[in-house]
Amino acid sequence: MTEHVSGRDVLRQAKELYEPYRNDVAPTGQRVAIIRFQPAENDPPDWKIKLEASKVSAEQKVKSFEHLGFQADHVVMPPGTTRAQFAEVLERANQDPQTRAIIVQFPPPAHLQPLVQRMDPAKDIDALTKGRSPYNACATAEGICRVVEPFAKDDPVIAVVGSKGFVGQGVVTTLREQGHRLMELDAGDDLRRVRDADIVVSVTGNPGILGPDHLRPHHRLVVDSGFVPQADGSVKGDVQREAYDIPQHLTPVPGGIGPVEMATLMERVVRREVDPDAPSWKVDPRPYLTKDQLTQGAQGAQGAQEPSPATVTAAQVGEDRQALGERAVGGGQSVGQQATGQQTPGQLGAGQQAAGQPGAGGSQGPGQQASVGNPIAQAARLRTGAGHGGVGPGTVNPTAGPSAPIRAQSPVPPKPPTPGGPGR
Ligand SMILES: Nc1nc(=O)c2c([nH]1)NC[C@@H]1CN(c3ccc(C(=O)N[C@@H](CCC(=O)O)C(=O)O)cc3)C=[N+]21
Repeated sequence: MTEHVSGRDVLRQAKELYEPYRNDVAPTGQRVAIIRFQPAENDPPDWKIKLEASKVSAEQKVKSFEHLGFQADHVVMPPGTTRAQFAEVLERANQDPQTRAIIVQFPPPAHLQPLVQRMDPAKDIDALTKGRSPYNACATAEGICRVVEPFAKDDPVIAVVGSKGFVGQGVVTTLREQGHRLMELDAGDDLRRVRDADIVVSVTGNPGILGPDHLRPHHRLVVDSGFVPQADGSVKGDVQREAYDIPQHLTPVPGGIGPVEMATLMERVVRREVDPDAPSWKVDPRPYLTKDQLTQGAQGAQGAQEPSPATVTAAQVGEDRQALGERAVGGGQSVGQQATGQQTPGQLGAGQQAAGQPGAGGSQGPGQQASVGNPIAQAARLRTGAGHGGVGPGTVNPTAGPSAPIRAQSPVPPKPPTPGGPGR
């Protein structure tokens, strides 16, 4: 079973952790400014969609800061806002001593974008002023890296899809600082390369750019940071629904990284304004299997396992997954291409030849799975079978340290602790 890493649980945890600070904050009248832009009636649909995401997220931020006792100034700039008008709003927020933090929701209209750099860097809690904010990365990037961290104790390869984007850069910088091995992918790259990674972080905002062609059961964690509102009121992430059951863990959209970002912003503001030692929210991962362990499992080492009802269920899930893995879809989209199903043949050559073959790094193609029984079911059994007395999926535990990665045959050698902790 794919475990969903619940961002909602993270946010709930953060709200509990920081609730006590509200009594200190509220009487001070401190404020946070959240500035966003409204589209014009006749703006292109994709621009409107981006500003809709920006609106949803601004509203979440308002709620989060108000929960902490701050007054949230939600400033909505109408279509046709001039440079002078935007500059004035920023300047007022910069000058007001009660306004402790400022967030400009992205994307601003192109002609206003340079002005964002006029924000007082000391109030820049989302790292929008390049290199001058007190933070090295935006709150989304920090949140992502802190979700990744407990899954990355054994030096896994982490693919970052959309590595050159605003959030992607923050993720790359942070994970590199922590000494992780990275695979950076962006527009024009063959995204099937993610099959050779252990963890996949996708931050493109291209709905459905990753599908059954890219994701594999050995992926212990897939982080989906896409958030694209649809006309029917639903939301799409970077990962196709058809691939949701393939990896071992996944952050869903909605309910994943969005709420994690809110938890991160709350923590930043509380630490800055109230208590530098305020506790951190944490994710406590369920067990997972490494690529090697999956391969070993596939070679029949599980014969001794007692069948149990749970095993049967796991095997059935595994078979579903296998079927998904075998679906012949014309994937292999590169970042930057819209997920319309169109492809540029030149960008796909190598990837398409490799399709269905085990990757050089040991990733399993469907053919290999079929030839050795059902390793995915084995994997599911290993991860979820008897002996795992932990709490339910996606549970977060503020006090638990990093949990032992697995309880399979060969323990994962622990990675030396990285200094400084995640994301800061
Ligand atoms: N300077 C800046 N920083 C951002 O972080 C930023 C931005 N600009 N511009 C827009 C995008 C989009 N974004 C979201 C954050 C949270 C949710 C979120 O909380 N979503 C909930 C759903 C909330 C609902 O549906 O009401 C969820 O995923 O479960 C969504 C989208 C941040 N962005």
